[in-house]
Amino acid sequence: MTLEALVEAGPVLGVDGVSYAYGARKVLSGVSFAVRPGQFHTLLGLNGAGKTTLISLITGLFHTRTGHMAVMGHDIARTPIMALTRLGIVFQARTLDPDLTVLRNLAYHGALRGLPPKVVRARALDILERFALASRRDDPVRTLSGGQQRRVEIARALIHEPSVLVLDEPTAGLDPAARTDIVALVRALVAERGLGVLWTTHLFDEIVPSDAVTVLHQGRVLFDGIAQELAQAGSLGEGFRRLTERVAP
Ligand SMILES: Nc1ncnc2c1ncn2[C@@H]1O[C@H](COP(=O)(O)OP(=O)(O)OP(=O)(O)O)[C@@H](O)[C@H]1O
Repeated sequence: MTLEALVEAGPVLGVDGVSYAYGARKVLSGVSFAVRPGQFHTLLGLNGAGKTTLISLITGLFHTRTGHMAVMGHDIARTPIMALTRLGIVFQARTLDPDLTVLRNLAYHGALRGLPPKVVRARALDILERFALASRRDDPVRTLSGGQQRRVEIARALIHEPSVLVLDEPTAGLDPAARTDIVALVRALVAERGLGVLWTTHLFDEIVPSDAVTVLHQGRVLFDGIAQELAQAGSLGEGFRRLTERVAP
């Protein structure tokens, strides 16, 4: 499918009126936004805004009866397999096996996704080359730097060629150079492959003026648009503060 055809087909990820509570504690209220193909879409919010909870709902770890979520038009609650096969996920916590080699981590994940070993190997070698990790493919993951391990996790999330990639604070704990590398790598995938990306962060410098931004604050969407509209004449940080300081804690 061409990028033009994908754009016409609608969002790669749609979130519509989603609410969630831990027991009596409501943490998401009527959250809606859409991630388009070929779009770097940021979910911007402070600690505790509800970003990880929302990702747990999108990836099927948690369930809610309020609202709908769909990947490429497939409802996550009603047709989870159709939806989740088109979704790639990089969780906030590290989930690689540190004792297995880079290639084996990818192969294991490809097998879990039901892909033939030959296909997985070819794709893995291709992605590792692109991610400047080809020379480390036979090394145990624990010998890699934090930034390299993050790149392996992103490579792993792409092995089944998803239409949308969801990353939960992927640069947390990385040094500035590794952060810049990871952001650039994912932006290149968006530009070249038409991948839709949902990138959660609380860091304004990871966002460029043309990015789509959904501001999540205390479980509610306060802004859903383009970053430069949120910044207006000032910085993105100022725009964010103007928006959130109106809300009672
Ligand atoms: N298992 C849980 N039980 C009860 N409350 C929870 C649970 N997990 C998260 N919360 C609460 O839900 C709210 C949203 O948390 P969540 O982790 O989704 O936010 P976040 O935006 O991802 O924050 P962070 O950037 O710190 O990860 C917070 O007030 C948090 O304390």
